[in-house]
Amino acid sequence: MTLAVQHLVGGYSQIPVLKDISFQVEPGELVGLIGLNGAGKSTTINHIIGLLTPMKGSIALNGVTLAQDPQSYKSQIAYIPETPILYEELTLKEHLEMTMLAYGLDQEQAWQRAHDLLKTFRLANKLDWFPANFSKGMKQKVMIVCAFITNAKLFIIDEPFLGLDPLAVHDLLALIATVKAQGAAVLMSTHVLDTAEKACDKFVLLHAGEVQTQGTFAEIKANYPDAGESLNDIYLSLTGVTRDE
Ligand SMILES: Nc1ncnc2c1ncn2[C@@H]1O[C@H](COP(=O)(O)OP(=O)(O)OP(=O)(O)O)[C@@H](O)[C@H]1O
Repeated sequence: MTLAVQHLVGGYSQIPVLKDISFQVEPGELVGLIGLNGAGKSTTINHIIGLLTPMKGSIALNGVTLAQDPQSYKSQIAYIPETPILYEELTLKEHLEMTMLAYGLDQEQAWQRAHDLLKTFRLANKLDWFPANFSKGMKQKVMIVCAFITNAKLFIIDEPFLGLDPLAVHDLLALIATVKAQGAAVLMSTHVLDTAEKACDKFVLLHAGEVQTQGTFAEIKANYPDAGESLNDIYLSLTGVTRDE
């Protein structure tokens, strides 16, 4: 699955927050979407998942836009929001059943996957629990399990690292590696740059609604030879240059 964002201008109520954004996520790639608070990461994600409509430019999955085939477009995406969105009146089991129905999954296969994932994320004995009984991290894990039981070809993960314990971060990265090996594309927004530097194949650095730079870590480092050794250093150096804009 290739996600292609081309010359995207977008935002809210005709305010163009994003100004001519272009990047691709190829099959088997994990791309890190990096940027300061307000840079436009969530706005970009909201356009990709179809909550916002491009004012100009296009977003396509293997060449097909949301407008061309909404059902196929949406069924190929699994989205894990930064703030878990759960239904207070549904149990964990019912959330999984709802996901299986929404994505038209084979129940037997999906439950097999679900049981493995529930065990990994230590939720196996909580199938009858309601969201009110879960901690923030546990709610995030429910969203992760729901996303990874699907056959999505594009995973969009909004800031996964801040609410998860180190074991869960490790397990999530292993899951991402598995879906990448199966040809899925993964776009992840994060502020945790040391983890991103190790995990991501490529980076898109957003600043004030524009792509400041993009590429592999080696490419970005080569473009900014004096900016530092780590992604964190380079990022701080780049944002320092533009701090007053
Ligand atoms: N619902 C909204 N209506 C109008 N403007 C918005 C809305 N949500 C965000 N914005 C504006 O869009 C710009 C980009 O915000 P966005 O949420 O995409 O940033 P972000 O990079 O995800 O930041 P953060 O790291 O804080 O999550 C900001 O200037 C913000 O004020």
